[in-house]
Amino acid sequence: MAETLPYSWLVGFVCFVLGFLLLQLYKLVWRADSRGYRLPPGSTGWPLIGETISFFRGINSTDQPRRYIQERERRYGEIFRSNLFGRSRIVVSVDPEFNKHVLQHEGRQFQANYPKPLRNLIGKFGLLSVHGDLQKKLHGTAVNLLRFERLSVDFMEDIQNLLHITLAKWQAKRDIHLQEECHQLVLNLMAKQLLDLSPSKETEEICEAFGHFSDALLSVPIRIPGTAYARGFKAREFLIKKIYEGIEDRRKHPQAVHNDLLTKLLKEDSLSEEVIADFILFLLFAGHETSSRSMSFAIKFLTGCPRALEELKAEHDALLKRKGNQKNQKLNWDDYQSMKFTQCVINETLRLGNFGPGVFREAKEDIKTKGGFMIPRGWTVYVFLTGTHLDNKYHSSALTFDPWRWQQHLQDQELSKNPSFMPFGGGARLCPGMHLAKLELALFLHNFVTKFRWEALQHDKISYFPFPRLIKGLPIRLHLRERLDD
Ligand code: HEM
Repeated sequence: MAETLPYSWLVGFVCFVLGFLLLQLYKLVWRADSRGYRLPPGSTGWPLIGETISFFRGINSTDQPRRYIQERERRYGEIFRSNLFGRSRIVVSVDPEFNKHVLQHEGRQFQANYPKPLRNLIGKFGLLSVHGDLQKKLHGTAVNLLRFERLSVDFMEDIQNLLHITLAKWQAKRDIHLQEECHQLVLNLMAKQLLDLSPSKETEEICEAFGHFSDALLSVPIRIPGTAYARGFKAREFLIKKIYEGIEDRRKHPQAVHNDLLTKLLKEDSLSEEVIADFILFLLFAGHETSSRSMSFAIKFLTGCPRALEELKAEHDALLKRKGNQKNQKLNWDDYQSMKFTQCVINETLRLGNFGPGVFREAKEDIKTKGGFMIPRGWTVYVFLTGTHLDNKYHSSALTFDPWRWQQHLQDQELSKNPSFMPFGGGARLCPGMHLAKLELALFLHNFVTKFRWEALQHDKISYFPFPRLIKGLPIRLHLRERLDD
């Protein structure tokens, strides 16, 4: 022991010196990177991992998801420098006006810049991988396919048919994990809308592959056999193959009627099959997890706020009564537009749920910010939408579910001008699926609250890590409402 002590001291000392030198070197490189600019204030955290762990630990805290932001905001302000997600040259912004500016200047001062592992999976033509003219063209195609007026014709019927079938299955099961069930429901919806696939063995296989694909997007990006990331690439190959089969089938049998987005895309002669395949896969990805989470979160929030649930039920019961109170009565576009309180519930669910937590941009030129700081060209700006949506400064009692706060601001145009509420992003990449997502959620809520009463089987909590989810998956027991006043 007496002999080993000096040796272990020596090893400890060498490690300490090496660690210290590495830290200094890292700081030097980091500073040199700034090219002498007056950078926004902030801190680098640990070498390599930077502040990533503090960031995730912060947003994972159920009662204080803004903790990481709050601490930095107090020290540095709403725009600060950090070292996150393996990026040492990153600025985080929770400043609503600056966020709006960043989003509105896409393609000019800024450009989408998502992590490479994600871009590899969504493919080189996945919308978040493309820039410039191709992005404009594909974005325009998506907007056109999913625009407001088209939804009433192309989507309402399918969504309601699938909801009626699915809710009948839930009724038979009685005890369900709502998050998982909504996941499956939206996958079936997307399979129908994109590829005209009805629930079947093939759809199940597609759904399973898509599950692996989504998991890979959230996994550690190490591509060796057996890892979630590697499984994601296999799933991608399978899904792309299925889309190609769909394309071939439509080309071989042009007389067959398919009311889906793939058929509509094939009519746009200027898009190659490779682009179409990545485009469809990206829509599946972008429209799935976000929409399905919004459904289970809405039910979670309503369960915890009986007054809001009563008001929502009253709106939908009245609607059903106006329509003659028939079972599985289909709603039309006017019915949808008449759901005023439902729109408040949807906005509040989007604000608290943060299904698109933030967006990545790269500065294409040096950008001046408040206080005379400079974000150098090539740096990443992380527009952290969650940080603004949960900020008491912009939304009083921000962690409380309060749908009534939206009653004054229902007009969409007024909402779209509000930079402290941007659940669908903004500017040239404003989510083209926003109207579809809201329609799906409204129709889901209508069917769910008019058909069921329910009780939570366990207390559940929200985690925003790595993406918003309910930790226990929202286990509930369903009871059929025999009559509307039930
Ligand atoms: C609650 C539901 C949804 C939320 C919160 C949401 C959120 C977002 C956000 C924040 C962006 C901007 C990304 C950026 O600027 O970098 C985006 C983009 C996009 N979303 Fe959604 N989304 C939802 C549903 C959908 C649906 C249902 C679809 C389509 C089926 C869809 C398709 C897209 C596409 C294609 C883009 C890329 C646009 C581009 O880069 O040009 N989204 N979404």
